[in-house]
Amino acid sequence: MAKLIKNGTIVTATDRYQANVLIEDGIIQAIGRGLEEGDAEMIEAEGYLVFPGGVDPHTHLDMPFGGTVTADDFETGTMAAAFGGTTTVIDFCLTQKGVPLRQSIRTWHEKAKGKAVIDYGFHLMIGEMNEEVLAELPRIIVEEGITSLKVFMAYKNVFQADDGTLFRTLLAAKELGALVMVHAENGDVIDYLVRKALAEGNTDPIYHALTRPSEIEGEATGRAAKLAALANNARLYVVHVTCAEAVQQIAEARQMGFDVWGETCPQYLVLDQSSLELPDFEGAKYVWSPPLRERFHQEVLWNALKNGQLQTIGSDQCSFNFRGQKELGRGDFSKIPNGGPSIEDRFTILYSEGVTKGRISLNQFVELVSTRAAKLFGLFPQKGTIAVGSDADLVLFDPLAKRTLSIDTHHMNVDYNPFEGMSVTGEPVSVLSRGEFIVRDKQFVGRPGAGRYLKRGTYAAGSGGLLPGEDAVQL
Ligand SMILES: NC(=O)NCCC(=O)O
Ligand SMILES: [Zn+2]
Ligand SMILES: [Zn+2]
Repeated sequence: MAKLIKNGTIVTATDRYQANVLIEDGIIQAIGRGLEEGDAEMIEAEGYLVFPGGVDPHTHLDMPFGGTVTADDFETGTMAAAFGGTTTVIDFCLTQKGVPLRQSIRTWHEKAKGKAVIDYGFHLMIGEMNEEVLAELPRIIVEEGITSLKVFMAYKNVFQADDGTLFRTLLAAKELGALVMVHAENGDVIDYLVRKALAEGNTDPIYHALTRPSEIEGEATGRAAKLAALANNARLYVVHVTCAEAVQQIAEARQMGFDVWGETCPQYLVLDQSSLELPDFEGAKYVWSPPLRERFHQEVLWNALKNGQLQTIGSDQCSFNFRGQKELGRGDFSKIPNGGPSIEDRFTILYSEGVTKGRISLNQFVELVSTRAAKLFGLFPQKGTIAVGSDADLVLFDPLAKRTLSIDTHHMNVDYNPFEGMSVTGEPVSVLSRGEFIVRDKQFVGRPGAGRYLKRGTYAAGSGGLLPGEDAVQL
C-alpha cells in the first residue's frame, strides 16, 4: 500500500523545505506540497524533521577479533542501527592470506543472510596483494559490487599489511574504479611501544592510548596519502580519524588536489583519553584503535567536519561486552579486544552535539551522516537522499526530544554504553526502510532478513558524486 508522509520538514544535504512524500513500491514516487493521500496510508509528520536514512560506512558485525567475536551480529547490530536512524550499513568482510577472496565473501553473506534488518554492503579487506588476489579482484568488484578495499596499517601479525601491499592495492583499485580505505597507524612502532610498556610492568588500559600516540596516526595517514598520490591519484579514504596530525595530512593532500577523504566517529568527538584511566579496569570499555585522544583534538575534528576536511561519520561499531570480553585484557592491556558500540547513537550524537550546539549546519549533518558516504561508496542516489526515484529510507526525527543515552534504553547486544549518562537532544521516532516501517513510534516493527545486500557502483562509473570524467576532489 502506498504511503504519504504529510507535513514534515524534509532535510537533505542541500535543502530544507516543507512537503509531502509519496511512497510506492519502496521508492519515493513524488514530493510536493499539493500531494494528497488518495488510497495511500497517511503518516502525519508535523513537527518532525524528515531525514534520509543514515548510511553508516564502517561497521564490524559478527567479527572475530582479539580472541573473541563481536557481541553484536547482523541481527542485533542492524536492529540497533534502525532504532538510531541508520538504514544502511557497510560492513568489513575480513579475509585470510591464502584463502580465496570469494570464500571470505561467502562467509560474510552467511553472517548477514536472514538476519539483517536494514540494507547492507561489504568492504573487502586486503591483507596481502599477490597474483591470485589481483586475478580475483576485477570480477569481485563488478559481480559482487564490492567497490571498496580495506588495508590495515596496524595490528601487526593480525591484520596488518605492508606498504607494498598498500601500494599495489592502490594501483589496482585506481585501475578498477574502486576506493581504498586505510586504518592509518604505524603498526610496527606500536608493536615496539606495547612490548616495551609491558616489559616495564605497565599493564593498565591507559597504556593502550599511551603506546599509540597521535604522531604515528599522522605519520601513517601522510604515508598512505603519499602512496595514493603516487598510485596515479588513487582514491583513498582514511577511516576513524582521531587527531590533529591526521587531519592536517588529509587537508594538505586535498589542498594539493589528491583524492583523499576522511571519516571520524562519534566517540572521538565526545570522549577523551581520560576515560581509559577509570578505576577497576573500567577504562577497558574505552579501548578503541586508534585510541581516544586528549580533549583538544575534539575541537580539531569538529572544525574539520565543518570546513570539509573530514567528510563522513562512521560508527566503527565493534562491540565487546565488558564482562568476559574486555576482561580478557585484565593484567595485559594489549589483550583487551579493541572497539566499542556506537551504531545506535551515531546519528543522534552528531545531531545533538553538532547541530544543536551550532558546530555544523543541518544540511551538513545530513551530508555527514548519510549523503557523502552514499556517494563515496557507490550507493547514491538510491541511498543517501530524499528524491524521486530514491529508496524510501526515511527517518522521522523529533528535534526537540530530550533523553539520556544509556544501556537501560539502548538496543545493542552489549553490557555497557560508552556514552552512558550523556544528555542529547533529538530522537528518531519512526524509521522506514524501502517504504516499510522498521521502527514505528519507537517500537521495532522490522524483520530480521528483510535487509537486502547492496551491490555498489564504482566511482569510475560516476557514482562517487563526481560528474562523468571528473577526477578532482569535490566538497
Ligand atoms: N577500531 C577498533 O578499535 N576496533 C575495530 C577494528 C578497527 O576498525 O580497527
Ligand atoms: Zn581500524
Ligand atoms: Zn573499524
